[in-house]
Amino acid sequence: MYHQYREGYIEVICGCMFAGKTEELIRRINVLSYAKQKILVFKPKIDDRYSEIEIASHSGRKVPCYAIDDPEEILDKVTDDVQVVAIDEVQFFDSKIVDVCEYLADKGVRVMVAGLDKDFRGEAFGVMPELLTRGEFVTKLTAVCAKCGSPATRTQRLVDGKPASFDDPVVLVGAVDHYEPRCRHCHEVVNKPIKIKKRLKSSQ
Ligand SMILES: Nc1ncnc2c1ncn2[C@@H]1O[C@H](COP(=O)(O)OP(=O)(O)O)[C@@H](O)[C@H]1O
Ligand SMILES: Cc1cn([C@H]2C[C@H](O)[C@@H](COP(=O)(O)O)O2)c(=O)[nH]c1=O
Ligand SMILES: [Zn+2]
Repeated sequence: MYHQYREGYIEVICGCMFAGKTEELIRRINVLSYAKQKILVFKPKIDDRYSEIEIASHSGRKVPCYAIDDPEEILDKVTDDVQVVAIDEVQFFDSKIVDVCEYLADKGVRVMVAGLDKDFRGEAFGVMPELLTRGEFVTKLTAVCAKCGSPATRTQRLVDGKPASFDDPVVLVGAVDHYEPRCRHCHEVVNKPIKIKKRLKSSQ
């Protein structure tokens, strides 16, 4: 027999660029605002592409937010009446964001985060593996591959129209100026180390 429904959990929305992560976050925020839930929205200050004071999708949808540097600033803003915390571009925060999300979820807040699971090299992006492990609910979205039209799961970085190199810095804020979504087969990374070489038939 259950006695009480327990509030508080972490939802993670992930995928490549242009997959609709921000649109999905905004959709969830809007639905909850009809339910008169008290929601606070955050993003890292570094994301100043479309707006400094809103989370913004590539299609132009926007919601006001606090732009912060340090994840602990979230705790300063979340008062006892806040039921939902939404965080966009969560991949840019340092590891403190994991403790902040866990703390809030433990105390009954619904925490919704959206971020890139992979960087332009196809490697795990910063804190995302930790958040994906700890989150109760995970939504993985895809875009449309800009080359072949298949579901896109990766983000292609282009420098002067050419694929970026594995050794380039991971963080480069941008949109269509530097990036396009691609599928596994069309995704290109210059100098990407090959981790497993196919075994020769004779050695099997
Ligand atoms: N190749 C593409 N595949 C899917 N959506 C695209 C593509 N290029 C542009 N878009 C636009 O991007 C929107 C998703 O934007 P957004 O929610 O900001 O994505 P994300 O946060 O995952 O980068 C789509 O609704 C569409 O209008
Ligand atoms: C792949 C990749 C992306 N970025 C940056 C580029 C954008 O500013 C954001 C992702 O925004 P979106 O809402 O998911 O479209 O991240 C980066 O810095 N490094 C990368 O490898
Ligand atoms: Zn493709």
